[in-house]
Amino acid sequence: MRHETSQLQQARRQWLEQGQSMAAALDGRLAQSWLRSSQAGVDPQDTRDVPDPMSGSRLSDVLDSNVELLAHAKPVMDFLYHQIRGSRSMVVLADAHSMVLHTQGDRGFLNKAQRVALSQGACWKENSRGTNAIGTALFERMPVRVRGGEHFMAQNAFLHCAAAPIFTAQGAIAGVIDISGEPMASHSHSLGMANMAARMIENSWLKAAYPQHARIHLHPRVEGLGSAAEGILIMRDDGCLIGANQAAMHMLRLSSSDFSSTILQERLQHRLQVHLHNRAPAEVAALRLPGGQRLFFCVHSGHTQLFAASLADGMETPATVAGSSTEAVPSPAVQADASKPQTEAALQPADALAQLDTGDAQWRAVVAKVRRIVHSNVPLLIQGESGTGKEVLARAAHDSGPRRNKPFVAINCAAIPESLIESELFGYAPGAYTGALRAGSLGRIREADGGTLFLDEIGDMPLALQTRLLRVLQERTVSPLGGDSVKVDFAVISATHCRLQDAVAQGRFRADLFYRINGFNVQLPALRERSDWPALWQRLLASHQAPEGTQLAPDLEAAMQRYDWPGNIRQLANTVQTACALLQGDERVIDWPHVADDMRMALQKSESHWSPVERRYHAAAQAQAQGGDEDLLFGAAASPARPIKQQTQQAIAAAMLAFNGNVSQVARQLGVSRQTIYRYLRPTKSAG
Ligand SMILES: Nc1ncnc2c1ncn2[C@@H]1O[C@H](COP(=O)(O)OP(=O)(O)OP(=O)(O)O)[C@@H](O)[C@H]1O
Repeated sequence: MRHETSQLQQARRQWLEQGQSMAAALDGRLAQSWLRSSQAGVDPQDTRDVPDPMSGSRLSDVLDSNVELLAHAKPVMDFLYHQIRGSRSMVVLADAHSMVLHTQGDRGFLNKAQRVALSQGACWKENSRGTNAIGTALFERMPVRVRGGEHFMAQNAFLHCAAAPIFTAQGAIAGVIDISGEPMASHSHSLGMANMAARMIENSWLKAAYPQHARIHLHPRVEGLGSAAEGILIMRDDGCLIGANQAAMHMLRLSSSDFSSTILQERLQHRLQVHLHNRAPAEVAALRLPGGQRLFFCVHSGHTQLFAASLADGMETPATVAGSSTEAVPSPAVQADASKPQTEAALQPADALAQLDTGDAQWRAVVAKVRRIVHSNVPLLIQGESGTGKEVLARAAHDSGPRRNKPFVAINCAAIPESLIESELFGYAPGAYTGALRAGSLGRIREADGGTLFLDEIGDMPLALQTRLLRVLQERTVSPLGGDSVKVDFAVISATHCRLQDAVAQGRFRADLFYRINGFNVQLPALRERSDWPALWQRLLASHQAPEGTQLAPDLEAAMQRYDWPGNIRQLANTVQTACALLQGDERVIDWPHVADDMRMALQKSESHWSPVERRYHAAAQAQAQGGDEDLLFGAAASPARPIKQQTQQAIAAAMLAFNGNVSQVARQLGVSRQTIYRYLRPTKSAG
């Protein structure tokens, strides 16, 4: 290393003094970059202070236009920084124009880096800062490492950097992620780490950007599915490719001209619809590319109507898929749907699932989706905030399916102490250990035999247990402590309040287990997103035996309708329960005195925390309700059953339409910053 450094220094001296080429001392790509830097007029010996980084509203504008990149990059940067913490290094995210958007690093090193403006708002374009990892990786469109004296400008020679570009779903450059540190901190893995981080950002972004579309995950090895190296393709309803990550582009030799023109089924030479038919989108199958390469893949059908549409086309569902180990499990319910058109009422039997439909469109869609799979063995994953009714839905799915007369066994995966996991879940043979029951114990999993195993809070399951559970799910056998393995048969429903994809990306959740439990997933809306608040309220009143004709005082009702309900239906149910208990004698109106103190404070506080734009919206909506002039910006119909934040969001979206998507104009009209507008336009996080 010292030898290399002195060689480089000597070459640099000869280059400066005698104009000799650097080609012998530098890797070919870097030598080219030096040539470009020199031709661009960058002064290698420049010792002047670098220009101040961009700040204020100009920086805000750049950050605004990279909102999505930042959102998907930040968790990955946290993860990456965690790996290099304390090694006098930093992680840098820059946009497609080499502008630094975000940095994360050791304080001492961040200060040092700031002296050469390796900080937020600074530009590291190759043609102004000479050869450097950020600018050169963006120019080359590939990962680049630039160590010490390989930097064109002498002032940057204290840096050792590795950067990898981040691509959009259509193969354009979105930005770059870089690891920079002192020479001591630099090691051969940093380029690989930066590259992996770029892939993780792309994958997270790609999956979030197309929730409605079918996604095909590919890898030459089955274990590669779910890893940062997997290929991902996005398919439109008509089978056309509309997005891909870099890994998939390399595997299938795709170019940007393939987007919106390539029919994936033809390119892969495989009937993909079969897998969409198959109701088990995460089941792994294999295909062979025309060149002979074998790829393993699984299909996630997204929220697309593809599945229903192709059934309506009358396509056959084969029992097995050529070249794959996947067995299609035709659902009796689905076959009935496909064979004859039915009215909506006929498709909604009065089963336990139907009981849950209280009129909200999002919830109704969830129920309809779940109904499609209750007759198959496809593992269901239910995601949603705490208290949104995940367990209630799981029970209803069980009660509406063929296993309804068998046990429903719920396990809270986060609550079992490590020391009890083994015996609690897997059971033990008679006399397996001192203190064990003489008759032994079946264990929770065997208790579910024939029925449904509900794995609640699966995202919080310890890693050791994940490995054991995966084996049980794969082999469908349980090995009790001190006993022989026993076959078990059960349907699996899992639930979590966190984003399992993130947990997988952060290494907290096994990717293979994720694919195993995520046969079909539904996202439950938060209560604040539901429009059936009054119906739910009535139902809860009835379940708490409130006297006939019990009503809500209008003022309290208005406050409740505007409230955010962070505890969702659980919090609403508790409120109803308390109110019913506090109603006295022949009282028939629930009012503020019937509300617990903490709840009353929360209801009142939520109004005092309205933002200025929410207050403006509320005033405009009230004026509108009283027959006053309708404010142009708040043209969206007022919907008092929704929380104020959502109503404001809706109105801002309407304003965006009115102003042809011009954020600056909307912001000006409302008298708020563009960032405020972006904040309201961002989809509300409903999980985790
Ligand atoms: N549709 C509904 N009608 C009446 N009560 C409901 C409904 N959905 C949920 N609840 C009530 O809300 C509470 C929370 O429901 P549940 O336990 O299913 O939520 P969860 O999402 O599983 O919560 P957590 O994530 O905290 O486990 C329960 O008391 C349940 O009875």
